[in-house]
Amino acid sequence: MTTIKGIGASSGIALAKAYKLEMPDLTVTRDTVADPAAEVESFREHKAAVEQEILKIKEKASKNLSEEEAAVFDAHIQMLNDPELGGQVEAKIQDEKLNAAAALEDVATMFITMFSSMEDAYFKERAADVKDVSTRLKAHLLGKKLPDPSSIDEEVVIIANDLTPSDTSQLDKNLVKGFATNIGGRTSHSAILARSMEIPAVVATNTILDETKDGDFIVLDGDTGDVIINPDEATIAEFEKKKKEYDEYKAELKTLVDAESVSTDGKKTLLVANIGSPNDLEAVKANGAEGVGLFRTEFLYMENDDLPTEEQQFEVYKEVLENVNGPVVVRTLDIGGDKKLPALPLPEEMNPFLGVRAIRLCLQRKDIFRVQLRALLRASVYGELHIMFPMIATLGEFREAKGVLMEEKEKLIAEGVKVADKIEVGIMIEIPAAAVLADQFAKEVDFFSIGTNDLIQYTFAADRMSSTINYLYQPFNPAIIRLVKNVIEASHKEGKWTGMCGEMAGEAKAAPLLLGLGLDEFSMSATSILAQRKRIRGLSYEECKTLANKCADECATMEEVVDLVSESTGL
Ligand SMILES: C=C(OP(=O)(O)O)C(=O)O
Ligand SMILES: [Mg+2]
Repeated sequence: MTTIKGIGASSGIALAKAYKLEMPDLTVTRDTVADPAAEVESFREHKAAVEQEILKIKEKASKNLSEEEAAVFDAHIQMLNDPELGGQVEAKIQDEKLNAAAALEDVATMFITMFSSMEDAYFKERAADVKDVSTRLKAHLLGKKLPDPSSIDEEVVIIANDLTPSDTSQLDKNLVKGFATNIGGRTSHSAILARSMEIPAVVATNTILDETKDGDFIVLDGDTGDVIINPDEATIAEFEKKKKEYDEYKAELKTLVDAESVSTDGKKTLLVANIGSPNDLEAVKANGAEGVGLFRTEFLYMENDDLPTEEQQFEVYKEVLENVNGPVVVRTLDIGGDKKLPALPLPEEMNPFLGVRAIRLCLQRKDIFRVQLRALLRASVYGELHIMFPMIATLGEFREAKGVLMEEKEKLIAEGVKVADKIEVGIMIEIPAAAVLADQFAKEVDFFSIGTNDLIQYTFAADRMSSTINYLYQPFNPAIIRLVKNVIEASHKEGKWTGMCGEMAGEAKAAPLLLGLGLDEFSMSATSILAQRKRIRGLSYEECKTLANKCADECATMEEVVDLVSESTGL
């Protein structure tokens, strides 16, 4: 039994077998073979085995896949048996006496380069097929096993170095009971997705991948960050009990689905949800969200190899607006940092979180920005749409972005398309410059939403993805409390409102502080709403106001704030 400590990233208890999601080293050495005919024969045998492997994956995955998705496997088999590809590999083995793996790598690289340089989307997709198939075949030739999450057919805990947001969104939550990773932080996007999917998760364990073997039994606690490999019976019993208690607590929270988010002395707030796609709407309803405070539209752009069209986006925004009872804040494309787009490779930068990200990219690529704005404006008549720009650092950026929005609005109206009369236009406050200058911004925007995930990262100059400096992720540092206070006060002075859509909005200890500072809207993973509502319903606004001001004005450290909140509220 080995215990490893990481950071709890998504609540809940998981008990299941380990499934390691690890890419093996597929480095190929170039060898001369003595018997090319035998090498060709062996290449053909491996090819036949890989075909069987793909057929097996297809069969297993077909339960969860659409016909179109299942067709990808047929395309892979076709590619595997493509006479041109196979023929050139065999010719290389024969003529150059090259080992099969090296011959395959040469030919596949040539095909991938050729297909990816073609304009036609069809050929670009073929490049991806060649890459997938040749990697599988190369692994086979090298005797290495590839990870294959789609073949998971029993309950598992995924063990990985890191999971990308797209890996995470593909997990089947009926079978994946939890995950634990070597790196990451509470606000890395895979952790945020895990919370929205209600998959217990622990990140930043540093060593879990090395210490675990496939099939080891794992228990993990997504609150404490404890992961135990091959626990003894007493520990398993203890975690089973914890899991039962956790499930009972969740059931109790469900009784608050229709309750108001109001303090004991009548101060009303709005508890709304962060979503990444219409798939999250079920959770929005089930958890009694009073609207959507952040729709991260970038996930829409990550799903495909091509950028989503105006029509595709329009359908998605319409679906969300029609199905949410309350305001919906849609954030325009926030790509860059840890969120990459297959359809839009960005140049490598030294510090991607400080580079061409979010609104910066949209203002450089107005062609892409305009498509999204048109889709949003057309959808605006189907609900209560608010549009929000991410990563605004200067008023100039806001004015330019709003200018493009207004141009598209006028164009649509001239085309005879209906657009809602009133659409609020606001900004994320996630860069300290904007938080400090909130009084000036408040004169021009309709609302603010504080993105603490980035605001904390940029205020402390500490990468939100880093597990080694995560002690600097300090939502309760007085520096952050003061910035939040400044933003809320500035908005209220101009008759505007302030929300918060960073992860801090859902933290237990933040409830009294944010309530006391007068935050109007708390936006968080839908699955955090009911717990936060329960806390707010137990707090007095007047008492929280005194507490929050004391924390902002008198405390010097995060520890002092945390202690003061605990003493005053028991949270
Ligand atoms: C909500 C935020 O945006 P994201 O996590 O998508 O960067 C934030 O920065 O707090
Ligand atoms: Mg952000």
